[in-house]
Amino acid sequence: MQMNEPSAISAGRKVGDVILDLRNISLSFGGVKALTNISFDVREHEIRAIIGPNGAGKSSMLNVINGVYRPQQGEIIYRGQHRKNMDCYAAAKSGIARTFQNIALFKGMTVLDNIMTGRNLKMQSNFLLQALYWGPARREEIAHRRKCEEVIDFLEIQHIRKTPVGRLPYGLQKRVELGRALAAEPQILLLDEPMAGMNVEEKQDMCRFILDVNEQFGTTIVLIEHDMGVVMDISDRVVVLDYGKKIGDGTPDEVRTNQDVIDAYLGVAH
Ligand SMILES: Nc1ncnc2c1ncn2[C@@H]1O[C@H](COP(=O)(O)OP(=O)(O)OP(=O)(O)O)[C@@H](O)[C@H]1O
Repeated sequence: MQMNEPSAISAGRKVGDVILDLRNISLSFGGVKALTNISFDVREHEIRAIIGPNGAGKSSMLNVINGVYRPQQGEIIYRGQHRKNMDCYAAAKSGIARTFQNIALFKGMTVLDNIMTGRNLKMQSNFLLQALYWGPARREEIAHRRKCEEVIDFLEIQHIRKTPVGRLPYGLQKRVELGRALAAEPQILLLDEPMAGMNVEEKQDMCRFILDVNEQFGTTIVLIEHDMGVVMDISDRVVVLDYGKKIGDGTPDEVRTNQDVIDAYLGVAH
């Protein structure tokens, strides 16, 4: 992520080839089938939404993508590599970052320190050098802090950089969580209900930041969101889940007119 220099695609966003391909994914918890034979793909630089009623399997799908859950069946192809499942650490190391439905920040730590935790996997120097804050460790920490300050500028949260996160209103905490994910310079950003619980103004701000991240840095975004207006406005393609099954997949216009999707949202029994 080049915060100060123009990115290679900043002049215009181009959706690329498939970067992530999920094939026939099934996941159960005991007798509960969370996902049944789900297939869909994600193209580089696109904004891909996952929608569906409560309990449809959306969060489970994100957890499969970043290796928190291991599906019993199916295959995941990430950047051309075939896997039965992802591994959490490897996923993070290979450029998949995420935010959570319920904010997962260190409430007593400042905004800057929370965002710094997003750079942990990029730190090279060993524990002893870091503890002594000496030589390469010192130079490294300065470089990481600089990157975090760039994220802070980008998200327009300079005024709260030294504030403990627990003292911030909810909408700003969500923005800090986005900042921590951005600090990892992800290729794919997984956002689990980034606008949940926000007022209209906070939602507009968050929408703008998501679009800016996508446009300026070319970050591929997979997001779960309940606000249909937002989803239809900002997504390139939408996959729709219901009771763990895929019932729709296409552009916002295609999904909007899909009868199965309309029925699922209106609660029509088949
Ligand atoms: N760790 C788990 N253990 C047991 N069951 C689980 C677990 N995680 C998810 N489930 C079940 O899997 C199903 C899908 O849940 P999931 O949270 O993925 O749905 P969702 O679409 O994200 O719902 P929501 O919109 O309410 O967040 C639900 O029946 C849920 O109870």
